[in-house]
Amino acid sequence: MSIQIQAVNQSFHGQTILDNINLTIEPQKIYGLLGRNGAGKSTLLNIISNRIFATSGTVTLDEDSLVDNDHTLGRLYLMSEVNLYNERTKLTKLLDVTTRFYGDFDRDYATQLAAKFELDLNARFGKLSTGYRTIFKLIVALCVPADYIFLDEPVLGLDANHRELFYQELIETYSERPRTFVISTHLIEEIANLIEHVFVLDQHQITVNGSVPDILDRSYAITGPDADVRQYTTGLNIIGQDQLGGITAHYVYGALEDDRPIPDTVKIEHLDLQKLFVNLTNHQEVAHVN
Ligand SMILES: Nc1ncnc2c1ncn2[C@@H]1O[C@H](COP(=O)(O)OP(=O)(O)OP(=O)(O)O)[C@@H](O)[C@H]1O
Repeated sequence: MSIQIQAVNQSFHGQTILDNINLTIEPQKIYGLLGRNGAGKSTLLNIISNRIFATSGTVTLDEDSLVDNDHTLGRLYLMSEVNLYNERTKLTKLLDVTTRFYGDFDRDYATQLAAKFELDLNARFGKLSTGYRTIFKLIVALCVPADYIFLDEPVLGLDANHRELFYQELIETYSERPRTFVISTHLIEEIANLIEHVFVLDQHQITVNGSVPDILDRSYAITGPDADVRQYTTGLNIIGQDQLGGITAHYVYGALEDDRPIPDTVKIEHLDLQKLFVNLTNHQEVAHVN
């Protein structure tokens, strides 16, 4: 029971975008898909959802192909920036069509959500502001009976109150009807407490694939006087650094050496997900000392 992405490659006009992507997406879990601008997140989600064909590789759901397979694709839903709706159609009509298409579309919940977000369902899609277009698409995504929901930039254009409301609703609907959500977003701090597992896509490959607590457990900020920090972190996997006056912070991803004495002047803390992501994907030159 899972989505398996195996050896997926994608290139456009001879340029590699995805290079040998292998992932398992399990049922009833909330994932974060993180990557810098242009990393290939939307491309990957589009491949999984059969909106585009991978150059090579396979994507299966419970061992059945997801390529042009209505049966398996019906269990998946991708909400993305792309507008699939006719601008002149009223939202109620769009919900009718969606309900006809997905037999078990939760129309009652859609009506409740519209009220909570103060979205007038009698409006025409084309008359909605950017934020309300997103809200309408989110409502559909939360009400479709799919087992795997992919949310590509789900809070695009939403104000802080509406983002907060969306995160709350996501947690509530997930606890009532557990299903998989894969959330691709740049607002890492906002989803850090929501996601259980994270994928980082960087330089065409998946560079991090693990449970959020495990990953944060392996991520450290080591701060103190420059010479002491350098001495302590020699040989560790330093992914980034900051310097202010004589104080240096080295960011380390991976195990520390237990038997290495920690100077009294040096403080060791865990990184949060955003700080870890920024450093992992920054590719700055780190001045190693030997
Ligand atoms: N249909 C296409 N034809 C040619 N190039 C494409 C196509 N779709 C995507 N690309 C290129 O692939 C790269 C990855 O784009 P993609 O939209 O997947 O990145 P992303 O991680 O979702 O970025 P962002 O966070 O900025 O939305 C970009 O360089 C983009 O220009």
